[in-house]
Amino acid sequence: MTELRTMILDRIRDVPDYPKPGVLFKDITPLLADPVAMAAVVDELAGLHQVDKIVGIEARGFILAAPVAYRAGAGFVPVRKKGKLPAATLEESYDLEYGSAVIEVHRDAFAPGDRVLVVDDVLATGGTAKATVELVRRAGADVVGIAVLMELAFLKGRERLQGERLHSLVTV
Ligand SMILES: O=P(O)(O)OC[C@H]1O[C@H](OP(=O)(O)OP(=O)(O)O)[C@H](O)[C@@H]1O
Ligand SMILES: Nc1ncnc2[nH]cnc12
Repeated sequence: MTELRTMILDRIRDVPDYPKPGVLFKDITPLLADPVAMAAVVDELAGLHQVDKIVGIEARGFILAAPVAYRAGAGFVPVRKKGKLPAATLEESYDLEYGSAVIEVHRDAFAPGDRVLVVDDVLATGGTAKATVELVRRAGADVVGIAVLMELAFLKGRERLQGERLHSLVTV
């Protein structure tokens, strides 16, 4: 196991039955609280692709995506839950491991053909990531990859993202 992988796994806490019975929640707050581990994660994600924009998915995705954008010298674009963005938006509905939601992006968030990396903390069923990719493409950008800290392989999110370049720093 690589040093980065060990560092990440040692700092993710399993919380059973949150937010619903039967869900094993992967809590990243111990990782966020460790500056050395966070710097290693951000550096790794920032080095994956040369892009114009990093897209972060509300809310935990923001925590990773914003420093990745800074480190990569790219712009940051928020994909937010419905009703939070002030100007004209595009929206997508989706299901995730423990519910459903609607996400939005500003219609003018990208220049045509902007190269984009989508960043999030966890890939579970892939519903959130898939909806985000659709949204970003509808807004006129070119999604060159999806990067997550942790992939929950048993939920088969990767299968829903066939054809995309998916990077996960750890898979469990
Ligand atoms: O692969 P999926 O099954 O779609 O699940 C993954 C998504 O679920 C979590 O977000 P959540 O909607 O719980 O929002 P939060 O970041 O505000 O906690 C997580 O941060 C991912 O975005
Ligand atoms: N099991 C899980 N832990 C943390 N975040 C998640 N998002 C979707 N499923 C999750």
